[in-house]
Amino acid sequence: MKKISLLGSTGSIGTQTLDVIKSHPEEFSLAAMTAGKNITLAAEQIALFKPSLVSVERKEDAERLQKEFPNIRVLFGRDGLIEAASYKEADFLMNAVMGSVGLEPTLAAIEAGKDIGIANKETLVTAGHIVTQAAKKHEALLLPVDSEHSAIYQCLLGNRREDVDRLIITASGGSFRDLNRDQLQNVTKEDALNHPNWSMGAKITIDSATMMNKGFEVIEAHWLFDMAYDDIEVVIHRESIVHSLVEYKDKSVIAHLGSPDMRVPIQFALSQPKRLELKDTNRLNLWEAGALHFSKPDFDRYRCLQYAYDAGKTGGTMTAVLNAANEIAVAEFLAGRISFVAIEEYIEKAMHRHSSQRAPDLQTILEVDKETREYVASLIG
Ligand SMILES: NC(=O)C1=CN([C@@H]2O[C@H](COP(=O)(O)OP(=O)(O)OC[C@H]3O[C@@H](n4cnc5c(N)ncnc54)[C@H](OP(=O)(O)O)[C@@H]3O)[C@@H](O)[C@H]2O)C=CC1
Ligand SMILES: CC(=O)[C@@H](O)[C@H](O)COP(=O)(O)O
Ligand SMILES: [Mn+2]
Repeated sequence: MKKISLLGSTGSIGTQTLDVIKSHPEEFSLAAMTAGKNITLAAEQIALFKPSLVSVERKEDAERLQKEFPNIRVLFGRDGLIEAASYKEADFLMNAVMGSVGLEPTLAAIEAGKDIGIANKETLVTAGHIVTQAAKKHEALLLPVDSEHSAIYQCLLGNRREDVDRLIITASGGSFRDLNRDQLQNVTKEDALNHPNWSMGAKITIDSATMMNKGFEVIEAHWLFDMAYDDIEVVIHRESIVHSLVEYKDKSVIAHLGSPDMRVPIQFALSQPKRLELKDTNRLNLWEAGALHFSKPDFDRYRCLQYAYDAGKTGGTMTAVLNAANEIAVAEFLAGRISFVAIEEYIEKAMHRHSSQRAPDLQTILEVDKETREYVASLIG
């Protein structure tokens, strides 16, 4: 029985993780969970899954839940996230919180000897060198949950790392893939949130539309699979059926395919190396799919993808700036205060003014993250 601590239980990945736990009660149980502000859903989840530790974002919500569930411990804020991530009753952390707030809990879990399902890509973008070094030191497994990285992980199984030549990450192109840059000027939040293939949280759906999501995935792949940026390629693939590919020295290319359903990589991260039945999902039907399409991304059209490669290759604190600027700009776009095209403008400004510091420690990363957020927020006013 794997006892799981789940950060971000009320989100898209969080609720799908709970679906997986619920459909395999003989394999998984929920030891701890954290939510943000959605206390109604959190209360339903506590009643159903009975974790013994819970944390939420705000103190007043924690007090309310503690009254409703007097037999469990209810914490809040940063300390609550860290305590839930390193909870002694759990042996596996599923980190499905959104944003770089997931970094410190990830490190706490690694230090406490947990294996980790890492959906929270902002952690690896912000401080990939610290997280991967800590995982190596504490012999913690970092298991990808992002569909592309789970695909690559599976394409690597049974092969020798030194035989790998190139990783190829597929991208749907996002909500605006059929629009040119002029047509992006007046797009709305509602349009941006309408992803063609996946149903996900709001922030990642916007990242997908700007292709910052793909840029983050390139950085994530760099850290998870120890690949040089020049050996990680992005290809636009409208159907999101080929989830990613690995090319080997002999030019064999191994791909991972399946209908778009995040429960597949979530469940595999929890169950690997074995595979469990996945109920109520669509079997891939290639007759119905018909043609699969692939094309080269235009880096001028998708500037965030270029910024991510630039930040990754610069290294040091630059990826923390990329992430923090993006988190603020996307939140402001979702709040209706800036336009869609302004997102990339703020990111470019934040990166332009920053001189990257090499091999930063955690404290430096946290300071750069905070300072960048304040800078972008002050520009927006
Ligand atoms: N959704 C997907 O299919 C995929 C997601 N990912 C990655 O997984 C992560 C989660 O994404 P997704 O599930 O879509 O996001 P959602 O926005 O749907 O969920 C985010 C979760 O984090 C919680 N949360 C947000 N901010 C805080 C905070 N400051 N403190 C504590 N909890 C917080 C939310 O709580 P509440 O809602 O209660 O406020 C919610 O439970 C992201 O890093 C994303 O990039 C990666 C691949 C695919
Ligand atoms: C489901 C998943 O892993 C997302 O990160 C997905 O990749 C988003 O799709 P695109 O970024 O390719 O539009
Ligand atoms: Mn992905």
